[in-house]
Amino acid sequence: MRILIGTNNRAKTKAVITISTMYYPNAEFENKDVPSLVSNQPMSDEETRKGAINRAKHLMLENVDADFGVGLEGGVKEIDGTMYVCNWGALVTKEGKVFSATGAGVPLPYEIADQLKAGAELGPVMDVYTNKNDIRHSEGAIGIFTNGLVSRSAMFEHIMLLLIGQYELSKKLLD
Ligand SMILES: O=P(O)(O)OP(=O)(O)OP(=O)(O)OC[C@H]1O[C@@H](n2cnc3c(O)ncnc32)[C@H](O)[C@@H]1O
Ligand SMILES: [Mg+2]
Repeated sequence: MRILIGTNNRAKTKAVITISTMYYPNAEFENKDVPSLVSNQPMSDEETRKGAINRAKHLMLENVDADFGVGLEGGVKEIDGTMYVCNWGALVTKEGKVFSATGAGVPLPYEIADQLKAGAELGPVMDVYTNKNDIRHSEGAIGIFTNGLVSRSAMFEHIMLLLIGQYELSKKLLD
């Protein structure tokens, strides 16, 4: 099993490797920095989902000797005046099948939402807010606003389960 990962982000990579090796113990992984073709800070479910799918598709365009490619994308969306982080994942197989899944979201404080609406990116805004570096590679905003209960990688692990589950079901249905 050979799996491509469409990012160099450590929280995302950890999630892909942790869940994939549970099901495919001998899996080999390769990270590739692929374009999401959406804004650096996606502002809706639609845009965030598209970023995840674009990343995964791009991986499989360039490399056909992998079983599948995974794209994970973080964004935000506003519902009834509250801004939530939103998260999406996509798995594209070597045959070109596309699976997608959405993950957990939590509300962001208004002071952070206002900065994003003014054009800032969540990653750097969170670093200033927490006075830490590169939060997006570790606990992420979701970890900070859940008091450490759900880290960014744990959230993406759940998305990976949703993706691999759909992928395995599709293989079973073909048998
Ligand atoms: O290298 P890539 O894969 O692009 O990883 P990223 O951390 O930039 O992640 P995304 O592009 O998927 O996320 C879009 C933006 O939102 C930020 N972001 C999303 N979720 C976050 C989180 O939980 N904590 C901190 N920043 C987050 C992220 O840093 C970007 O500025
Ligand atoms: Mg990014």
